[in-house]
Amino acid sequence: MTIDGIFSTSNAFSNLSKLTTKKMAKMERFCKEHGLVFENPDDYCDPIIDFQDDKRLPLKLVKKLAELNYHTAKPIQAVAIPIILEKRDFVGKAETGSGKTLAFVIPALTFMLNEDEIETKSAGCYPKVMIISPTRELAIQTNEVIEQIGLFKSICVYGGASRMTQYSELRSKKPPIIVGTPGRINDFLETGSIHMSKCNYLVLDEADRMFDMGFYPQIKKIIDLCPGIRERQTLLFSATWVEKVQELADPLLNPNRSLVSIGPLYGLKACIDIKQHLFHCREHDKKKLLEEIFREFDGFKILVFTATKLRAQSVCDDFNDLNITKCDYIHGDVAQERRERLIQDFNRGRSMVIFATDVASRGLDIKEIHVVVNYDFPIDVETYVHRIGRCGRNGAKGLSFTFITDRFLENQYQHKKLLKVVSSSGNIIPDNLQL
Ligand SMILES: Nc1ncnc2c1ncn2[C@@H]1O[C@H](COP(=O)(O)OP(=O)(O)OP(=O)(O)O)[C@@H](O)[C@H]1O
Repeated sequence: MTIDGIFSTSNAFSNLSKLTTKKMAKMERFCKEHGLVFENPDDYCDPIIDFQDDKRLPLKLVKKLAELNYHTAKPIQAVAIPIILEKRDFVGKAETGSGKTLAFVIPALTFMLNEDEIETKSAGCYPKVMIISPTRELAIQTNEVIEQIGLFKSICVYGGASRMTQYSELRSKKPPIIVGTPGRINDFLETGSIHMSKCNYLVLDEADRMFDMGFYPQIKKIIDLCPGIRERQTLLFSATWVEKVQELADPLLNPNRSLVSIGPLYGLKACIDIKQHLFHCREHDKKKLLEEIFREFDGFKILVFTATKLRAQSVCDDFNDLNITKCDYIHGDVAQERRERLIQDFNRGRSMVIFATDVASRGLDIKEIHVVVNYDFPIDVETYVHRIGRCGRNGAKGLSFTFITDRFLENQYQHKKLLKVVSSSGNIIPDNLQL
């Protein structure tokens, strides 16, 4: 569409009336350069480039961002922040490790700083902002980002940790921001420890996962307690997004919602900084292959995904017996305290090899993971994209190795999808895996 064409299609919600021709051209160039796709080009905005030069962001926030070394906006932040600041609902799809967290945290803090006063005198806990994550570790991580910026109180509520401690924190701090996992949030809603009537900023991080059958009813319960669709802002983010999920999401979103993606709106795309390797092998070859990887990448951080909890534990034990490198494992049945300690150790480089189930596949931003291994192929290619996305984050280079057995190849649909994802980011498909 030409610039003139875009102007002629502007609608009541459009930002276009505010954009000069020069700014429109700048936006078109920006989209081209970063592979940004707007479902509706009427949503074009004036992108944020440098945080400190942008008058839309409060000085207090910009200073904090600079202290934390955040100076230039990542492409998804550049467009998500201005659109969200226009009070629009937003769906943002951008590759793993591309900075989606700050894309929803910065506008939340901006709104709160622009408010006259944050009410803390009410009897109960009435958050203004709620961020829902599918896993405990991701919720903790997002809460840490907010705490690091440090402008407002936030509390993280999640299962596996003391309900009493979280409850007393909610009572005493009455935080304006709550980050949490669906189950524990619902627990606190049911007991009246959290009230949603003032929550007009709701984020579903890893939104496609949130619409899985298991999570959907819990999410729906939370949303039903929020102010109505026109009063609240609902923001959805993920690295993977399909049309079917958008159909589930639409009833929860204002009709003027904006959908922006880096890369195709609904297609699957892995981060291009990850070099992906596929190995066609037999089940009993896997240990030998992994041993080779451990020897080759000795001293690097490696994350190995398995299909089940038992397997994470047993393969980890087998490798500890081999004494090549010290390994740990994490899965849903590991005590929460230990899970948190392990992630911390992995982050700090005290642990270098972790076996994990998909409890670690989404959102975790662990420093310097160099290699991801799919010892077992995950349930679908979306999960594959998230798993390998634990490396190659924020511009770093990463490597992934995926073991593929004949059993996976029986599923032609997933096989085809995988080959498309791998080849579209310039990686080579071995002959024995070609369709
Ligand atoms: N503007 C910025 N400048 C510098 N670093 C940034 C900026 N924004 C984010 N980062 C860093 O990029 C890394 C990845 O960000 P983040 O975890 O938000 O990615 P993500 O897109 O949510 O990934 P995933 O899809 O895996 O959840 C983090 O370490 C974060 O600190």
